Amino acid sequence: MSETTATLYEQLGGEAAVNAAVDIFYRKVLSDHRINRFFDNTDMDKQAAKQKAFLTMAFGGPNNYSGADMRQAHAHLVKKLGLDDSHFDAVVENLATTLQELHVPQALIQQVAAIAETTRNDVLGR
Ligand code: HEM
Repeated sequence: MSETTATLYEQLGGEAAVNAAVDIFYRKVLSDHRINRFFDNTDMDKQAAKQKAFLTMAFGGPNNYSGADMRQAHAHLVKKLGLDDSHFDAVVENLATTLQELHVPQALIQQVAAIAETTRNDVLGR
């Protein structure tokens, strides 16, 4: 193996880290009254793949990020439920807290938050 620098996704622990974070993260989101109404019509049991896609993306992993898909996936939430910056901030906060509980170093958490930021305008449809 060559000594290349590990990607953020790898530094966080790769797929195992994503799996560990999925349950904690979504439990937090669903119990957060600032944002849980957005998930009222979402079948969370069927969400595993989407949750993994979310976190792999946030971790800078191998998923192909598509701004168009993020825009499309959240458009109805913006239009019908008024999804805005405050809700986006709450999701990022829950993500950071999840990673803190998993003892991820603060410097890596900041990198994750920065990647999440890159999706903000697409998620919020602007
Ligand atoms: C870091 C920013 C975000 C990322 C990376 C992200 C990622 C995703 C992904 C990958 C999907 C699945 C798309 C699909 O395959 O259909 C999704 C759907 C969804 N997201 Fe997000 N999201 C973000 C922010 C938010 C925020 C701020 C909210 C609301 C507070 C939200 C609520 C939802 C809901 C309700 C769905 C639809 C679930 C369903 O199909 O019922 N997301 N998101």
